[in-house]
Amino acid sequence: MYFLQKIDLPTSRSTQFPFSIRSLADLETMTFENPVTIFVGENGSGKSTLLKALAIKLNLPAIGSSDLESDQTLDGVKSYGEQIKTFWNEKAFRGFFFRAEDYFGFVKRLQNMDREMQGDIVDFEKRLSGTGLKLAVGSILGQKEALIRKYGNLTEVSHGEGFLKVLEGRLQAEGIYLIDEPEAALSPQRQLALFSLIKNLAENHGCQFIIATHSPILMTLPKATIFQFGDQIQKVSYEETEHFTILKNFLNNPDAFLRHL
Ligand SMILES: Nc1ncnc2c1ncn2[C@@H]1O[C@H](COP(=O)(O)OP(=O)(O)OP(=O)(O)O)[C@@H](O)[C@H]1O
Repeated sequence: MYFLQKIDLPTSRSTQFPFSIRSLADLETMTFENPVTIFVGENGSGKSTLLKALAIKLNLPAIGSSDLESDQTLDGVKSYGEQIKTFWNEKAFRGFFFRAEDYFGFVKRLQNMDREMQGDIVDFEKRLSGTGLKLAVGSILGQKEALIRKYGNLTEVSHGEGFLKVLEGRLQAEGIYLIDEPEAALSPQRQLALFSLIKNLAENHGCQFIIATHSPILMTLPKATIFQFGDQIQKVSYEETEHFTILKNFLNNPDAFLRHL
């Protein structure tokens, strides 16, 4: 099962952002034919802008230090996003929007939650005693334990280790997930681990993913629809993406490239 089938996008004669982006200026509609959709393209070609606009329209929770409503980095795309029209096969009730740069905000958010829970324990110890105290403290310790079980201790792992742990902890069946450049923190081996996680959730657990990426590994996700952002947005195979051809040709003969750089 996949949920979001099609979006109609706002059009305008304006040349102001986001209509200043060539790939979005004439984009009227986009159809999602597979559980996995990949956005690829040169830096600045509009991938993140469309993903952000969609996250606003779908009102997805953001994984990071702030929610979408209070995230000032989304201000420029808010009105564009709100005007998107969505067409659902079946409406998804679960999902999130996650950008590579949101990871540290999420760790901070967990640390704040932990501090608050610690504060609650101190408060309970002042005000309660006996069974009441035991129950209240037990409930807080249970919540702390659940977070540790889900994510481990994110202050004691590397960026890439923690990033994958957060995704493993948060991705659930039958959700729609918008993810921006997840490879930024990940080694090729962990990109393969993420590949396998996404493949399993898309094929067996009814999830839909829309992912902006520069990772040739993630572009090869089976049956993914790849939209290449350029002057227009074109549907391509992974072998046709610049990322794939440049990397392949470079690795086949680095010396030939180095002579021209
Ligand atoms: N709030 C904004 N106001 C004006 N221009 C913006 C704003 N946000 C992004 N842009 C511009 O829009 C263009 C597309 O940016 P976007 O972040 O969507 O690119 P991208 O394809 O995701 O690039 P990358 O691969 O580097 O992440 C860029 O030229 C950028 O400078």
